[in-house]
Amino acid sequence: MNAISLDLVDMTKRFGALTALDGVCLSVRAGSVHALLGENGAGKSTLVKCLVGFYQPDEGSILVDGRGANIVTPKDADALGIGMVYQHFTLVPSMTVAENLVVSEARLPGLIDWHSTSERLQALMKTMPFHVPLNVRVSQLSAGEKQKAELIKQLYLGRRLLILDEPTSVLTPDEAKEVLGFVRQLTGTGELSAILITHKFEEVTRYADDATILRKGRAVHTGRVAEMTTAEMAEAMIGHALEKKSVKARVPIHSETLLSIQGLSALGDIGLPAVKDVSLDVGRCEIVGVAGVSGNGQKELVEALMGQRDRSGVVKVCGRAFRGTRKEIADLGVYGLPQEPLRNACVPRMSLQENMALRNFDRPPVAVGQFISSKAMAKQALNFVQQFRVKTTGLDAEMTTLSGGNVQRAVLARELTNEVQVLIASNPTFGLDFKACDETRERIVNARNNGAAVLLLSEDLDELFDLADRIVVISEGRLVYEVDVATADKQTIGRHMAGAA
Ligand SMILES: Nc1ncnc2c1ncn2[C@@H]1O[C@H](COP(=O)(O)OP(=O)(O)OP(=O)(O)O)[C@@H](O)[C@H]1O
Repeated sequence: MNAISLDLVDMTKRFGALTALDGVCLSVRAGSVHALLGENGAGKSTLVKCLVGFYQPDEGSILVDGRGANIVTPKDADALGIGMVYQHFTLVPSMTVAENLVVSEARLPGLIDWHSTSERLQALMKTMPFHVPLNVRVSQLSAGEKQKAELIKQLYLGRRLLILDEPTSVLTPDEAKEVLGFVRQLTGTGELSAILITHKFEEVTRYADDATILRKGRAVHTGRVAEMTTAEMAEAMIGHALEKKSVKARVPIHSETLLSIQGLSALGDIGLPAVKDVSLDVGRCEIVGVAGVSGNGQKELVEALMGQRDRSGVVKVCGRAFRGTRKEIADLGVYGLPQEPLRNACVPRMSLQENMALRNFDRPPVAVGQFISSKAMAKQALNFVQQFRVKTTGLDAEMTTLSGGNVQRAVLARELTNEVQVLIASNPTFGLDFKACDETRERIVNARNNGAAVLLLSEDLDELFDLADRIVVISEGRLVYEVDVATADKQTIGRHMAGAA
């Protein structure tokens, strides 16, 4: 068996006064998929970063196949056959898949024999259940292909235990099935062991053998997935019984158009058309969902709308031209929840409270004359932190030290607390735990009910069906289909998403 077993014994990791991992024990059986669950900030990333030599635990030990292992740097993890597939891509975009695979090797020969390397890679590809073109630049691959290439890279490197950190967040449901199904197949044949970090219970029940649930840095529950219900998992995550969800009634859609987009076009990063003649109106108290496979112009559409990308066409908010200047955003009440909020909505090296003031640092009460009132800024941040349950070591904590889900909450707090006329949300629940997902969805519906026009871009069709009043499909930069949610069906939308209708 190539797969290895792994035991973490009493692992503790502190960041200053915060104990991110508190005496965690975890056993991954050789040839199994072990799910790691926990609320945002529970310690999942910290745990796996200790495993791949990115962090050094303060206490505890790691056993590989029953023997003590000293993982001090990522190279040590590499030598033991431990690798990781991240939520976001790590391949070099300007190189081909084949080049990426070859340069990922720890030891490269002085001269690469491309003929024999290419044969070796072709042979490896034949063992894969899916196809990824080896000689195409990574930048030209779809999100699904990129994630498959990441997985192939790890297998090429001969991994014996693979950590998958929310690997399906950017994949369509079918791609997610392909990727996780393949991992399951490899563990089943004893080729690989896997640790799967996910917020999706369905992935746990479908693909994992065992699960460990972390809460506030402690392993509070562990066992066979077959012997747990999803309600038990959820309750272990939050530490108390689940409350019954009540579905908010929707106020009727208003005939007044708040967001009007006419003939919007924009180029992508490599200078080719990415948004093509998009026209769409969103009314007051309406959520229009934009469905699409990632990489079909969604990112460029949002950037063009918010004035962050050159564009042609006309965008109006409340009947007034909107180019995305700071003044227009404030005057017209346009807010955004972008994807990858740490990168796209924050200044990572600034503190949490400063990031929370990015919208209003130049207006009272945060601004007092020419100056920023640190007291008012702290008061605002404290209010946001309490209301949106942002977990942080303090208001002064650098944004980069917050867990992914808590960055998301912080941005939500900043963007959704003011009077919103137009909300542009891009995969707003990406990376959030189930409770935070529910809260975020409720806040979006509340913004709608309070009079906002919401443009919701999501790769999660279930989310669109739950929230949207109307769905449009974007494919290759064009809106190719539109349907009222009441009469929509997922197969038809899926066909349009795939460009096959
Ligand atoms: N480098 C760091 N410095 C200070 N605190 C940190 C650092 N990295 C993580 N933390 C803190 O440790 C705690 C655990 O964070 P971690 O990223 O492990 O959570 P997580 O379970 O992966 O969350 P998510 O689901 O949101 O990704 C959080 O409170 C986080 O703010």
